[in-house]
Amino acid sequence: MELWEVLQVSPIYMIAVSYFMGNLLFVGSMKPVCLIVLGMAGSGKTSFVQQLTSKLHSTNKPPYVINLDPACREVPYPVNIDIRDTVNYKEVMKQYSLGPNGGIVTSLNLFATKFDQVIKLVEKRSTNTDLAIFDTPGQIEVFTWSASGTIISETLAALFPTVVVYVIDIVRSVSPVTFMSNMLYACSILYKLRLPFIVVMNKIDVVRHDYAVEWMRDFDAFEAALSNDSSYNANLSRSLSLTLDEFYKDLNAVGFSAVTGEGFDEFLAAVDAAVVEFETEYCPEYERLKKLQMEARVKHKAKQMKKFEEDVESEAVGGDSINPIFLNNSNLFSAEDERMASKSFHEFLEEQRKKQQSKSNNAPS
Ligand SMILES: Nc1nc2c(ncn2[C@@H]2O[C@H](COP(=O)(O)OP(=O)(O)OP(=O)(O)O)[C@@H](O)[C@H]2O)c(=O)[nH]1
Repeated sequence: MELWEVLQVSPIYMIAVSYFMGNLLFVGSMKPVCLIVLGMAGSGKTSFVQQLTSKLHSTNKPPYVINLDPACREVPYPVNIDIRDTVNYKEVMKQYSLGPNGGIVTSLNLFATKFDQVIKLVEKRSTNTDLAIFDTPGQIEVFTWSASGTIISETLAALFPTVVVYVIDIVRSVSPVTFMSNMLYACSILYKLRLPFIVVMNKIDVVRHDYAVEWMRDFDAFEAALSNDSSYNANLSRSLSLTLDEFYKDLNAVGFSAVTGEGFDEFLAAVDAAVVEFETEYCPEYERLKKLQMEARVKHKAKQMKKFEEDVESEAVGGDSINPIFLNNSNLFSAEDERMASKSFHEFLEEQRKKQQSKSNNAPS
């Protein structure tokens, strides 16, 4: 490992980065790191979380574990928060007349409405937990493409250093075409969630992951693996491999065995690097987007204020258009009218005075 790489994962680097970012991110890095564990059904997510949890317990750094899979039968590790305690998946299916996938999505949506409580509990554990691990449903799209998945991942990322852990079954990926499908999925999740990303190549106790690392680093090796295949899928995989070159370059991939625990240290090192990436790349981007949003909000407010003022002004102008009516009406009584009115009033008084006088003259003495 080169000095730069060692520095990158060291706490000193984190302090320096935080210092330069000037927004006390180091304080943020004292918070537990949230790992969102995703992967296709059967890739070994639950076994991975189980192995990780038991290793962390044995190193006296117990993680805070959250199960987000409402449909799993049992959770084979000590879990701190279990979605099944809050939402009854079968009842949800019955009440809303849903199938299994709809039931999982709805259960997750219902749980997302209570996610602030989960956040509070994770925050409470900040002082004695380094990692908060979120195990997700096997139907990966339920989390990655649902509103609740977005809410959960964005809320976590706004409050804690958050890393996506994508578990792939390395035994089932030995075919270059299957490997490519898996990588495309990984790529789509990365661009959807836009968070630091670690690919865990699981089950290395059965098949070593070296072949996959070579395919990612060397296009010729991937092409050689496809040399005997001239099908449409193979040709497509070939060109996609070139396209994914940029994606592979920055990809953090580690081999792991959820059965033996091999790869544990490499995985923790990858998490440290991902946290640095979170703080140096995600946070400034998040701050930039937040600033843009604030600016847009202020602009919108100013626009509304201006519109309001214009409305008030036009009403005032409208008022003027009423006032002149009164003014005009008052103009109806011109000086001549007033003179006439005053003259007739004087004439009236004179008449009355004369009448009074003649009455008093005719009166018997
Ligand atoms: N040999 C070997 N088998 C593994 C490993 N990890 C998981 N398995 C096996 O793979 C199968 C699926 O593992 P799970 O942990 O249930 O996979 P999952 O991704 O949680 O599956 P879903 O809950 O359906 O999403 C189980 O039979 C595990 O025993 C591993 O590292 N090595």
